[in-house]
Amino acid sequence: MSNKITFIGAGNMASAIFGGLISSGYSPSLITATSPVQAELDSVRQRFGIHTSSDNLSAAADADIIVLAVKPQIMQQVCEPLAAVLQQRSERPLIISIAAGAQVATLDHWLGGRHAIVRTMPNTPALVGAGATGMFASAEVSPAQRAAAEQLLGAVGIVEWVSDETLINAVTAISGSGPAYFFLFLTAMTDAGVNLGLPRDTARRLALQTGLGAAQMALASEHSTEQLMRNVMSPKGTTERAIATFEDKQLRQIVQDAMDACAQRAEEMQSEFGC
Ligand SMILES: NC(=O)C1=CN([C@@H]2O[C@H](COP(=O)(O)OP(=O)(O)OC[C@H]3O[C@@H](n4cnc5c(N)ncnc54)[C@H](OP(=O)(O)O)[C@@H]3O)[C@@H](O)[C@H]2O)C=CC1
Ligand SMILES: O=C(O)[C@@H]1CCC=N1
Repeated sequence: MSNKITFIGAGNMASAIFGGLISSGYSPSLITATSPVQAELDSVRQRFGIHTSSDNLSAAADADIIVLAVKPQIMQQVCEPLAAVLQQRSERPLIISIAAGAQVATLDHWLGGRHAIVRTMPNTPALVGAGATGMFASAEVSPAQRAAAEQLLGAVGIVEWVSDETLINAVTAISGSGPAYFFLFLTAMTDAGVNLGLPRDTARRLALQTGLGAAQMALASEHSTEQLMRNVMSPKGTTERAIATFEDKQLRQIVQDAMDACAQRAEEMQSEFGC
């Protein structure tokens, strides 16, 4: 892929994607990121060697792909000025949104209409090539544009298409926000290990490697994660006691409640920010 890609917004998620893209071999000279904050532009230029600009309109003028990577609450004020630039172009760029709670029809309206838009929900492990992205394509997206979007996000992790746009909120609840759940769990495991007497560094390394190992093992296995859990639980052994504690305290219901709250928030954001 040798598309010129402009990221509108150069924050956490955008830099995770273009950082991962560059690590996968994509040329930094094909990437531009914009931000109103000069310090942020200096930082990403130094770290990644990409082009930077504080002018969204000129950065969007000749891009093949425009990635909308600003917060949902400012999406409207960022998109509306872009409409004039995009409407003038003979060849329309592919628009990729990564914003939570921003619907394709609303983005299209703000951008002046009739755009090919892929709405995605990536996650920050994209930075290390281990991202997970859910994607939905609007009717205007051509097969070639669909392939280009898949190639872009596929360079930084796995990609799963959903056929119904509302499912993007479910993707947000599982993988968009999901890294934070695992970071919480890893922090809690590390703290508990320290409380049991381990040095913090040792507890951290053991917790992280265990998380990595469990995920890698599950990906390589033909068994369900439920079965893999049972395989660790020797009868009357230590794991059985730990899992019984999680089950007594309703961990599964806690996870369901948290993910329901996450998806609900994504829906609320659609009306709160007019998205
Ligand atoms: N963080 C995550 O894990 C994930 C985030 N997302 C989505 O990604 C989007 C960005 O989130 P995130 O990266 O966390 O947020 P950040 O605040 O880190 O990034 C947004 C960036 O946009 C910049 N910005 C503000 N105004 C403009 C403007 N007018 N033109 C160009 N850039 C502008 C901000 O600058 P300033 O610092 O001055 O505000 C900031 O650098 C959101 O829509 C979010 O829903 C999706 C999946 C996961
Ligand atoms: O918390 C958020 O709103 C964003 C979207 C998914 C992850 N971070």
